[in-house]
Amino acid sequence: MNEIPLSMSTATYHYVSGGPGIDDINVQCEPGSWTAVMGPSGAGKSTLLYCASGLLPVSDGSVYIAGRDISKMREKQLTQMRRDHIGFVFQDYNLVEAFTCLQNVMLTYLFGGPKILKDQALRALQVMGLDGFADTYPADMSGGQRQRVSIARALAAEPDIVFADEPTGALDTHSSQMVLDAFDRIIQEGRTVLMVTHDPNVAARAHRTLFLVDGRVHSVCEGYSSEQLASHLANMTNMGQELGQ
Ligand SMILES: Nc1ncnc2c1ncn2[C@@H]1O[C@H](COP(=O)(O)OP(=O)(O)OP(=O)(O)O)[C@@H](O)[C@H]1O
Repeated sequence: MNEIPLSMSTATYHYVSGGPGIDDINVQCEPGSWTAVMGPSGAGKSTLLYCASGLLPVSDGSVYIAGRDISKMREKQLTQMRRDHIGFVFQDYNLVEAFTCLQNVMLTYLFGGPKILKDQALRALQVMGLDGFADTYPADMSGGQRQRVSIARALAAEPDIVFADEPTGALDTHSSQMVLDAFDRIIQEGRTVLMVTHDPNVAARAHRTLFLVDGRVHSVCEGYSSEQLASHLANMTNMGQELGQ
């Protein structure tokens, strides 16, 4: 893929009910890049991910995925574009309780995702350390295992760009490493990751970290250690508290 996988220009979204959302976001993600998004609670991190992936329409500005302006797309085109280019890891997993793990990974096309072959799905489960869980239902799994199923589902079709909202939020250190190693392989293959995280240790594995405050990009940090990221985040959070958020 030669196009820039993701480009957001003056992208803005305000919730109808008054939530601040995001304001004037200008971000480009190159092929083979890994970007983390951090910031205080309510800073707009998930909203940024939703707008970047077309799950929410920007009210102003534009979002290009693989060189195409998704803010101008109709729902059918948008669904096609998501199937062809995007994997999304949701914060709350979004697993279908009536489906087994294998079905959850394979049947994404029922919900606008790509069609995934059984072998692909089994491989993705194996990469997430879930061999032997193909026929297990989400209800019989721990939070961390469910999260790994949702990651397997997002990675199975080898999308050009993976959006991940707190992908390691429910995971122990070992499982987190598994996920971060999988992201490492993705970027080595020239694909792209944009990930929201609260964990400076996780963000330190990315190439750069965008810090959001009050819906806007406050700073972009490259080459920061986890300690430096933690200290930067603490400053943002104090700033938010001083502003009364
Ligand atoms: N569906 C919604 N309707 C109205 N306001 C919303 C909605 N979703 C989020 N918001 C508001 O928009 C702002 C940004 O929310 P968002 O979830 O993007 O922040 P966040 O940085 O991901 O927060 P957290 O770290 O707590 O998950 C917050 O003030 C939130 O209350």
